[in-house]
Amino acid sequence: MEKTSQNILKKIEDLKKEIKILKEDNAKTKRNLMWKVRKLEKDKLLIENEKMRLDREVKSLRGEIERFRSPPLVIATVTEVLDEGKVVVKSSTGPHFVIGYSRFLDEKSLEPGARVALNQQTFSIVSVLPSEKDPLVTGMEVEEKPNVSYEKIGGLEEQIVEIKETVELPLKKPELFTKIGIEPPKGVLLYGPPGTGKTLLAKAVAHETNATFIKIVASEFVKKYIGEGARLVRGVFELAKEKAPSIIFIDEIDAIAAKRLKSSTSGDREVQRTLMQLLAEMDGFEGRGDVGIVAATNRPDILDPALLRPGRFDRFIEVPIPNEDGRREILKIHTKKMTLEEDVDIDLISNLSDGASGADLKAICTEAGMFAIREERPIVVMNDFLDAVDKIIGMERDEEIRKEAGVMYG
Ligand SMILES: Nc1ncnc2c1ncn2[C@@H]1O[C@H](COP(=O)(O)OP(=O)(O)OP(=O)(O)O)[C@@H](O)[C@H]1O
Repeated sequence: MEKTSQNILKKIEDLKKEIKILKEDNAKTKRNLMWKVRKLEKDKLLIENEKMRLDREVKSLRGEIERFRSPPLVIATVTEVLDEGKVVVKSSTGPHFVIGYSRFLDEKSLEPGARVALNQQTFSIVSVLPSEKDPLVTGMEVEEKPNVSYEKIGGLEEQIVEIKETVELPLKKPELFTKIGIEPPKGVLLYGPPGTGKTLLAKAVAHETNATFIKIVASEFVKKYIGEGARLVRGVFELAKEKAPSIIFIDEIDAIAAKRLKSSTSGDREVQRTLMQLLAEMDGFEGRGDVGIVAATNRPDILDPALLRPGRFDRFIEVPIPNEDGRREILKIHTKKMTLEEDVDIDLISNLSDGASGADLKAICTEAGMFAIREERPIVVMNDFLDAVDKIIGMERDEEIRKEAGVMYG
């Protein structure tokens, strides 16, 4: 009898153990399933986002096809505005017409002198065109006192000291140079890989000196305005004097200032003329006073030595890829306004993002924020940053591989 009850008790014990194991297994499976569900939900969100992006692309491509299908329009100039929705225009092909215009057009913009586009068949006005500005205006970025202070630049303390001395001081205290009797540096060349803060440095000087920031991208300059380069360079310097104090920032200067090659095509000659004009402007320029010239390149090795002679770009400041401390500073700047979970470890992120430029680090912060938004979280967690580092650094790596492949096969 006693034995039977002992047996029963043992069985109960065994059953209890089995139930415990099953419960644990169950909890584990539940956790795994929950994790899988979360992952699937995340994938679903990503796919939905991708679908939205593709829908947008399809829409814009459809618009593009429509544009290609529509017949060309005739350009005309309004010469007189009549009553009842009619205007007199002189078409670019010669004759004058009295025509109507769509009621969707802004009547105020239809004043004498306005440039309009006419439908070729009905001759009605389809749209009012922007006024025919000097291409000079469209080729430049002009910003009165840009909103970038030195505090928004991370890891470039030495470069800031140098640029203060070489560009800021002559603008702020030209009398110092006159008193001592020396010429202040005329042009400063910032060199280093893309996205390391060269533009930021030039903008910060403009901010600090209340100057107008005039940026031109030399490569676009020669691409867009063939035959116009020299005239545009003159225009840039004129504008800079007009708007003084000002900083002229010439990005990608290597596009117009690469070492001269023997063979010369008409394109090369055009680039040459642009460079000659730039040199002439710099030579005839009173360095003292109110216009600072800063140029940037990531190919200092191919620059024409004529550009680097004293009195031209004779100060060089290297703007390198940030080291770990620099990366930490830059990350601090770009996460300053973000809502971060306590677990976000800036030291670890800077440690993991070896080789990243300032622009990459900014992209990592933005991407981390996007991960949080996609998951509808109001706060950014460490995992978001880890995913962002993977994505951005991964993209960089792919880009490098693509470039290498390009070099090998192209
Ligand atoms: N040192 C830095 N500190 C803070 N932000 C930086 C830094 N470097 C780059 N960034 C971020 O990256 C963006 C791009 O940098 P910037 O345009 O100054 O690079 P760049 O060196 O002029 O590049 P490029 O050679 O491609 O013109 C900046 O707007 C800024 O947000």
